[in-house]
Amino acid sequence: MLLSNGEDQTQLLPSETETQVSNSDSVEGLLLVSKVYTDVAVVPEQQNNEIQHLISNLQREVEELRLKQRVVDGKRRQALSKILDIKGSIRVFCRIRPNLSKEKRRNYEPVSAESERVRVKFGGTRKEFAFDKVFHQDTTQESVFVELEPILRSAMDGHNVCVFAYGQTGTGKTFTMDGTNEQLGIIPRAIEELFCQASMDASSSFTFSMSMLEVYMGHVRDLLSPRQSCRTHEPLIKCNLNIQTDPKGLVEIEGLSEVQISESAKARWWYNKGKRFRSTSWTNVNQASSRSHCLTRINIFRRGDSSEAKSETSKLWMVDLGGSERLLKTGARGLTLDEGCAINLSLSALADVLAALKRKRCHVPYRNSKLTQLLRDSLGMILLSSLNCKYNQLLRRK
Ligand SMILES: Nc1ncnc2c1ncn2[C@@H]1O[C@H](COP(=O)(O)OP(=O)(O)OP(=O)(O)O)[C@@H](O)[C@H]1O
Repeated sequence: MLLSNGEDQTQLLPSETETQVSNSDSVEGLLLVSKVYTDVAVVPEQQNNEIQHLISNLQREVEELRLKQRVVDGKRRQALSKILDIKGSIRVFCRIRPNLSKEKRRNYEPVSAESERVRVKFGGTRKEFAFDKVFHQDTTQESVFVELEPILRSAMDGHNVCVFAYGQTGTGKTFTMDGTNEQLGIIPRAIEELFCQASMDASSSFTFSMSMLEVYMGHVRDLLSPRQSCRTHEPLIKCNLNIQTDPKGLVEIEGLSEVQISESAKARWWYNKGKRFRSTSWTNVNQASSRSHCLTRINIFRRGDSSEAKSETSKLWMVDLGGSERLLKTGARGLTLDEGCAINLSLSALADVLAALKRKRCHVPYRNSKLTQLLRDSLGMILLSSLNCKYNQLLRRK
């Protein structure tokens, strides 16, 4: 439709708009209308050329800015890698759980806690432990998560990353990793953050997929499997997935469900579905004690925006480990006792692997447990462990 001037244009307006322009503001109204109905075809040729020129200038500027952003992104990645190298590929944090009102006895209460060390008293002696950072009793879930953000960025930059919570039963591992509806933990926050960072990154495009599994009594169970009956009453063999390592050392789990996640709400839906099938039961120490190690994996597929850019895949593992247990104290019997023993065994295998990695040993005993086999290609790069205070064997003693 071609329109030449404002006066004619008012006849073509919808009736509601006509009413608006017929009042005392009609002159302003007409100006507005003429803008709305202007067709580019009536722009004189000279102006048209100017506009085309402006557009191509802007396109050039956008291209230049993209190039600059790519350079800045490259530098940022290098800087982040350096920072993580300096800080160490394995970082250990301690989170001190507040005493719960229902608890009668105060075990291993910290005598004092500073920003990087904790002194605890037990068995008549005082012991001191050092960490990369200590989160005090009143630390919020958000503050814990903020410490992890560079690690997530590193996962998005193409590194395999593993974050896990380790500690005695009842010390708040599930609270830290999963949280509650009011106080979201690391996993739901990380899911949100990944999508947020992906939407802000103009130089790459990202897609994500998700898997969830548990290591229960030495068997690997798919928590997102459509066969939701993968529970204790099912023969375990059905839920015992095989772990394969390819010649490059990359780990793959045969038959594990992997769901595409296009938005954070969908990811949260799958996560909530998966965690419902995790094995938990009552013990003397924790009413809803995890009886397995629960692993959430997000595969990150990244593609740069230049034509020669290769696509990269990385993994972010978020692991809520089963609690190390003093079997007498938990009052475990029968199956619960067997579960506790299996958890303790695999945790000690994990401690061996971490010790070997930390000391840069040439032999790392990954094969000693399913847990360490699963995390084999993600432990070497960055491992961050969130601990909950009470004594435990991963602490570095001073
Ligand atoms: N920082 C915290 N603030 C408030 N409550 C907490 C905190 N950490 C843990 N809790 C509470 O302590 C109890 C035990 O925590 P949780 O179940 O997370 O322990 P866990 O280490 O995962 O135990 P398990 O190894 O037996 O599964 C829960 O009721 C939880 O809500």
